[in-house]
Amino acid sequence: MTDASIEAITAREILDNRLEPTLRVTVETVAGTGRADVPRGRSRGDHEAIDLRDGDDRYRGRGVRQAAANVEDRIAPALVGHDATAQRTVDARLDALDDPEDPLGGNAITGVSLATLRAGAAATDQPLYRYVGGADTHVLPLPFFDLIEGGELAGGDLPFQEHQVVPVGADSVAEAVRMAAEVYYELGDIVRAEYGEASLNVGAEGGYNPIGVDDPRTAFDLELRAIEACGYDGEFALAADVAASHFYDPETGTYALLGETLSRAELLAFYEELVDTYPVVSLEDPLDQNDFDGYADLTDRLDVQIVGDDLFVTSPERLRRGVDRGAATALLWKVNQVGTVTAAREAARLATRNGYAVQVSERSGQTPDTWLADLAVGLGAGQIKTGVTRGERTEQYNRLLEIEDELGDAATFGPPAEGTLDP
Ligand SMILES: O=C(O)[C@@H](CO)OP(=O)(O)O
Ligand SMILES: [Mg+2]
Repeated sequence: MTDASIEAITAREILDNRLEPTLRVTVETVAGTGRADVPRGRSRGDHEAIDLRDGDDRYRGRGVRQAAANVEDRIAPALVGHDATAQRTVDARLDALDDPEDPLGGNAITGVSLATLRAGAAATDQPLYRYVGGADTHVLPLPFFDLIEGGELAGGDLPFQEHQVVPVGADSVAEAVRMAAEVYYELGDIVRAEYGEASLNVGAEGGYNPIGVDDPRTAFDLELRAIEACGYDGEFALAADVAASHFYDPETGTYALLGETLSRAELLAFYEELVDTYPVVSLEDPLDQNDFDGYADLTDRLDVQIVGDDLFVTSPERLRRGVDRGAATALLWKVNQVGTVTAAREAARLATRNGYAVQVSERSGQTPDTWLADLAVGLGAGQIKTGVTRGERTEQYNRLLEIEDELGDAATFGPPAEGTLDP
């Protein structure tokens, strides 16, 4: 028997990939220590948990340092002595401690919850993915590579946030990463030749930013040309994170796209054409984050995966609303959207029970901490999006490759439900 009792919890402000402050939490137990960095989105959903953060409009001046102080002054005294392997109890305690009048901060809660998970793994001497997934852990996720960026995450003119290539023909993470890397280099040559050197500047997640390209169809054409040039015709599908809330006008209920003002019906017709013309298998956030009815309609009409990110914000309650109406077919899974590991796992379970796929996701603000890769495997999600280049992204791939090696012949690759992403 090891002793996983929590002895101390500390927190400090650190920097993420954008040189912006975020939180690092350490949970010490008698038998082992866990540490976790909290990521942070830029194109966040309105219904996400709210961080305490410097410069945040809603909590200006209170900041990440306040979140760190909350961890040490308010959370630590309440959790010391608790068993770090009793994750649900710890998370319930965190929820109970939170005070809407004087919030602990979503970042404080997520940091403590994740560091506790890590401490539990360390105290029981297991890799994090196995601690989360148990003895049957074996599913490695199929990565979605965001090769061309737009929207809030890049400086260019593309309205969609991510134009992803999905190596559906790969049979391991190692092969998927190698194939995607070849397409990434080839695409780099194409955009440099046609849109100039500056097009090689990358967005928040390492995807290109072709200067002057303002139509998602052009981005898909470029990706398809690179895929073909590499001889991978048919081995890749395409996908997008539209992040449509960012070009939606709630006053008029319309979408500003490609120089036009589109009604919801017109936008749905645009997606139908897109899916008919391109090998698109997955669309994330195609409509405004509050339009459950529109999602239900789109889900009926399109035979591709529809992923809810800002729509669900990893919240079991919002996902329940989606399930009841038949809105979307997949949950984008981001722990810090909802707060605790327990709430996020509850959302993943609810998704799976109702035939929804789960796609584990990074945030645009990240550190090289790799709990994300471990959790993707531990959940058996079968899908991950974690950007392309930049160290905080490639570290996730490095960790997935390491886990794939560790699991050896026991590993399987890609979505557990057959047909989820068939091109
Ligand atoms: O919309 C998204 O899916 C993400 C990450 O790719 O953006 P952010 O982390 O900025 O919310
Ligand atoms: Mg998104």
